[in-house]
Amino acid sequence: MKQVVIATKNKGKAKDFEAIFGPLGFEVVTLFDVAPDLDIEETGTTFEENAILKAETVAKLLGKIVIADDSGLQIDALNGEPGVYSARYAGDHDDEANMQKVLKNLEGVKVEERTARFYCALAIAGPNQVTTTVFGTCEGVILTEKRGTNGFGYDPIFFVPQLNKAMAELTPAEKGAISHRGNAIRLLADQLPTWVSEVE
Ligand SMILES: O=c1[nH]c(=O)c2ncn([C@@H]3O[C@H](COP(=O)(O)OP(=O)(O)OP(=O)(O)O)[C@@H](O)[C@H]3O)c2[nH]1
Ligand SMILES: [Mg+2]
Repeated sequence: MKQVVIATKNKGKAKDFEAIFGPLGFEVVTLFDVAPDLDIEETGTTFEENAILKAETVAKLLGKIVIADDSGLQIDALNGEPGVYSARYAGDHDDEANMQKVLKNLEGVKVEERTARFYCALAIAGPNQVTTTVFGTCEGVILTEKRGTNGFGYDPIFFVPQLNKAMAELTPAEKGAISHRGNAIRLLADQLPTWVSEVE
């Protein structure tokens, strides 16, 4: 099976990638498999910058084609926060603290003003390739309390109107069909066979 390296240490993201790349015939490999001690400081100010930084760092290190994902939640009533700082909004990768901070900051905000979107930038980089980026979004509404136990991050407080469910109430396949990450991966997947064959 062809492998695709994802420069991530987020197990929730890795599952999202597996749900989409698996059926396309690719095995997903993460930093836990190829560079467990590597910590990349995300110094970019945009999702795109951070995705490129992560993909190019790992592509250079491994001499392989690598995909990186930088993503987050943009809440309109909070001027786009937590944005690129989504993973470390209240505590570093503390999903519960991050959600509680969002809920607190939105206290008293009416449902029609709780609009938000997930944004995902994917970068694909290789030792001899020009790095390419693609983007995906998913529109939703921030709930007043958590619903569902699937997914990761802010999924329990992100309501998806088109499915009338919270993101955390969706199966991995259902999430992949409508999510920011799924939408971006599908754009990338169109190009992936060419990229993969270049290194084989
Ligand atoms: O509910 C969610 N469902 C999603 O589908 C989703 N996608 C992103 N996020 C949030 O945005 C951060 C990304 O930050 P991020 O791109 O730096 O990733 P990360 O630090 O978690 O892992 P890595 O890939 O950098 O190793 C994550 O931690 C989450 O808080 C999501 N939340
Ligand atoms: Mg990160």
